[in-house]
Amino acid sequence: MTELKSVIKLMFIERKDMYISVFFGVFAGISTVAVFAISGYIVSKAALLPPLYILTIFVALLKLFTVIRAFSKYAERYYSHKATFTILSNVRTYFFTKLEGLAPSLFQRFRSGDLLARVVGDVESLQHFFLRVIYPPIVMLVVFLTTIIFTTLFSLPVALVLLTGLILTGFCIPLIFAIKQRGIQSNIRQLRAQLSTDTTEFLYGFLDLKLYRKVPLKEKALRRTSDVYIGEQKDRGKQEQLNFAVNHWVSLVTSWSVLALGAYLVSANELDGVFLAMLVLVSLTVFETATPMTEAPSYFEDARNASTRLFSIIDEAENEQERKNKNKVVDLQKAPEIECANVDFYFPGEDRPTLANVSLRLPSGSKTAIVGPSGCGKSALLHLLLKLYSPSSGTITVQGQLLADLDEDQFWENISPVLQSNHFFYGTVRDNLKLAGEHISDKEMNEVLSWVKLDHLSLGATILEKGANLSGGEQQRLAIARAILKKGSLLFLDEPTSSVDPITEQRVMNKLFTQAKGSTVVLISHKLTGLEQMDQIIVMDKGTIIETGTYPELIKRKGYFYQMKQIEKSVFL
Ligand SMILES: Nc1ncnc2c1ncn2[C@@H]1O[C@H](COP(=O)(O)OP(=O)(O)OP(=O)(O)O)[C@@H](O)[C@H]1O
Repeated sequence: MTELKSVIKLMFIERKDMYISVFFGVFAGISTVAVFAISGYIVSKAALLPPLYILTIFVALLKLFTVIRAFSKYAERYYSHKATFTILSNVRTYFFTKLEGLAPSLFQRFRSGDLLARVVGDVESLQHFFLRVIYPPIVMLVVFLTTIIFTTLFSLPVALVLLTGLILTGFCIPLIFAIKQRGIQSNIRQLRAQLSTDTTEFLYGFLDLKLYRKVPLKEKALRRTSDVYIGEQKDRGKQEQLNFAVNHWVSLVTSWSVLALGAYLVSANELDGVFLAMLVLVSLTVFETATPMTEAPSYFEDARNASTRLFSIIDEAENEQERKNKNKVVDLQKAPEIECANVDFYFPGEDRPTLANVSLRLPSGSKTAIVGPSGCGKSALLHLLLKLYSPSSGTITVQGQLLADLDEDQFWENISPVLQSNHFFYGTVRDNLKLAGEHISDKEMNEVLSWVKLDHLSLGATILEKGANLSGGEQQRLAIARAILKKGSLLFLDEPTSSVDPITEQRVMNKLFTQAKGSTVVLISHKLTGLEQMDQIIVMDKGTIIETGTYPELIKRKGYFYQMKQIEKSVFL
């Protein structure tokens, strides 16, 4: 139950509807029993030809309870569903807020299909927790106890038979099935997550699988997982049906026992015969409230597993959030100065340092290039400067303030990023550019599109998911356009034109630098041409900085940068 503590807490945030639905549920249950009790009594009493007014009173009572029953059932359905949707919305909001705190290291820890299964499937499973797990036993208990107390007024032995039926159908049988259900439920959740993960990967990598002719192999594996999943679902269905059948059988045996016992008590003159039909009908009706208990074990297990999976992410998010919940602000209207001092960095779960003892200074309004062989840690350093990761040791300061203490939203508000891979959403060119700011006019957007040589794209043109209908170079230029429109005082560029032809690249970069005049710019580049205009060049190798200086200084030094430049020249000559 500890796994469900957090769900219960969320459930009780808005409890009014829950209480009202339980109230009406109890009322509906009791009035159903009353309707059948009165009917049974009228049938028997009528046979004894009583005065008409007695029958009239009971018929009126019967009608009254029928109306109360109909109204209570409606109110119970209305409020229980309202409560369910409120709980669902609270769980969803809570989960998403926590999840946000885990970005960007989320995909380091979870595969996207698994995340999707948690975000959609697990969250939705929790909506049943109140309606199918908490609500039925409460209503059943109150209705049964009221009925049993009412029955004791006529016969204690009959009341005891009903109590035995309650214990069996309400507790013992569901408990036995809950224990049996445990293994199955946990497998179903895991298999569903695996199926979601495999399907997502299959779709993402479809083209490569097709080209490498591995589609049938993957399909086979997917079908295997799917078959096992379907098999487990069938087992679950069988268990539920068996539970239902056993429960129903026990309730019928109880009613027959009431009839047999009642008949014996009547013949022994210990019970007035006029009440026998009433007691039998009461026993038949009261078990209706125990019927939802047949589903409760599987819903309980489902909610328990979903909660464990969801809150295991959230526990991590809570630690992360603590780290991120800093609210210092610095004035970033003017391009800031950034300094790194003795920064080490390990990716989560990695023993190998990605950055070691990195110290650098990016003066306000300066233009810095970071170069070095592939895998030397350039992007990792940029991610630290972007506050997407935190240094494992050492400090990064912005205008003298620790980056770790800065309010993320305010910091990111002032950054124009072009990363190695940029996401484009399904929509229009305009929609994707408006990510930089809702207020940006069409005129401004068209102007920037022409700067990055994308004048052939109209603002209303459709962009497919992940920019699938744009070439690699077009995607990069659209990302640059978005960054220019954002007008951040910090410009972080990670190989922004690696897929663009040299002539267009030169034009785009010139425009970009003209626009970024006054901003603090960091440019990661594999190409060493055009770096003459940078204020400083940082050369990295194996996670450390090995050279720093201006272009002429580094050439004069004849060190690593100079050698790279010679190699580049010989390759392109
Ligand atoms: N998410 C990650 N988890 C663990 N290690 C990672 C992760 N991302 C990158 N690395 C490793 O960190 C090192 C530095 O990677 P980084 O992307 O910073 O290199 P880079 O210099 O930008 O390379 P490139 O020029 O090829 O983009 C690499 O050895 C890489 O394998």
